[in-house]
Amino acid sequence: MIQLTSITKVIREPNGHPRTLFADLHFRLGDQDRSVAILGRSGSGKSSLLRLLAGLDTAYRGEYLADGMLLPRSAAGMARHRAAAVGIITQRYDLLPERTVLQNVRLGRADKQAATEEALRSLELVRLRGLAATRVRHLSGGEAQRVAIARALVKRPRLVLADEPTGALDASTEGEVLELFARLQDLGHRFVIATHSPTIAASCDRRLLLQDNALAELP
Ligand SMILES: Nc1ncnc2c1ncn2[C@@H]1O[C@H](COP(=O)(O)OP(=O)(O)OP(=O)(O)O)[C@@H](O)[C@H]1O
Repeated sequence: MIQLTSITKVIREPNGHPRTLFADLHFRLGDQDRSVAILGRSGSGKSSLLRLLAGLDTAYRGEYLADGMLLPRSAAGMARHRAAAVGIITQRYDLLPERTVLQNVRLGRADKQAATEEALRSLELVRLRGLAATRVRHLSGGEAQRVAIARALVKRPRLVLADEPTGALDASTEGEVLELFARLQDLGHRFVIATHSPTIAASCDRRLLLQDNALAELP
């Protein structure tokens, strides 16, 4: 389904020195892979890899293929790919606390009626429809996380990228998020999850370790 081939990425450290983040990195997510965990120590580049998969970063060497087609490197081309196929759950959720749950989920959509219907359907999936009119600042951490998931799902993306999705949650809320992810996988969404959580890693079909600038498959 998606494939990164021979990716090399060099970043500049704050002191101006170049640092190789990825060197000849390969990644493949097949149609049969429901969920893949990306593990690795802090600073190894997990979030950077998700940004690259999301098309938010195009400053790398190598190839990114989706369904066998080479993706365009332009910002507009990657934005189209993202809009058609990718949902992103960011590490800090990036919700607007003074807006309602519904407003956060349908954010930025021009057609109000259709956008509202899609957002409500998405909230239904994460079982938060009842809180649609609630301001986000009144939510618990677990509820806010589900709003972030609903927003990522609003365009029914095949690929969902989740960056440390349960980092701020207690163990039982983490369990609820995992159940939700499993349900969403049954509906056809595929997940790539950057995580430090052994529980999440164990729940995934595959585990990849980001180490020494590349990915290695773990047993
Ligand atoms: N475009 C960039 N320019 C400069 N530095 C960058 C850039 N992108 C990432 N970095 C640096 O690359 C390193 C990897 O960051 P990243 O957030 O991807 O790691 P991570 O594995 O997700 O870490 P954590 O587990 O703590 O979230 C960090 O040192 C970060 O500051």
